[in-house]
Amino acid sequence: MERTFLAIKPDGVQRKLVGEIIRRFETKGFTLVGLKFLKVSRELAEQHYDVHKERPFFGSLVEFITSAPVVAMVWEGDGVVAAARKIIGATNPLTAEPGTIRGDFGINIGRNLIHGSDAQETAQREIALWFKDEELVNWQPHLTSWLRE
Ligand SMILES: Nc1ncnc2c1ncn2[C@@H]1O[C@H](COP(=O)(O)OP(=O)(O)OP(=O)(O)O)[C@@H](O)[C@H]1O
Repeated sequence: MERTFLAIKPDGVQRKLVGEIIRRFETKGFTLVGLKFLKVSRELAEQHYDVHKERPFFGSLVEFITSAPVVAMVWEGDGVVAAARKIIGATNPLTAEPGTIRGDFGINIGRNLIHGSDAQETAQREIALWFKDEELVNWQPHLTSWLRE
């Protein structure tokens, strides 16, 4: 079953949007299999954003992501990687479609509320970086047969 890594960034936590954001993935029909609330270390932040290390905003991105707690999550379901990116919306909240998380709640690219893996390979790398195997729960929600054929 496909899995993705999502993290509610410090702005989402500070703005008390954790419940609202989680609700969107739950009601869509995806299954939560991992969840933790943590203050991110500089080492983890730099590893997570390694692909951006040459970009001018890398320093401020690492500062921001380590500045206050985040909610790290793993979600499971058919097509969850691409679907979660759609639910999240475009990187810049100002141009993100209304109805998406960033489109509904943000106005600034450096404060875009949530991270979502951009591909299945990235999801695997990020899940392994943020979670130990034993922190992920394998379970079948009772409503599965009402969600999919
Ligand atoms: N021009 C920029 N100025 C400031 N921050 C930026 C800029 N571009 C990207 N970022 C920050 O870096 C993060 C990673 O950028 P990326 O291009 O991977 O966007 P994304 O895949 O939509 O976001 P994420 O990886 O957080 O889900 C963005 O979410 C944003 O917080």
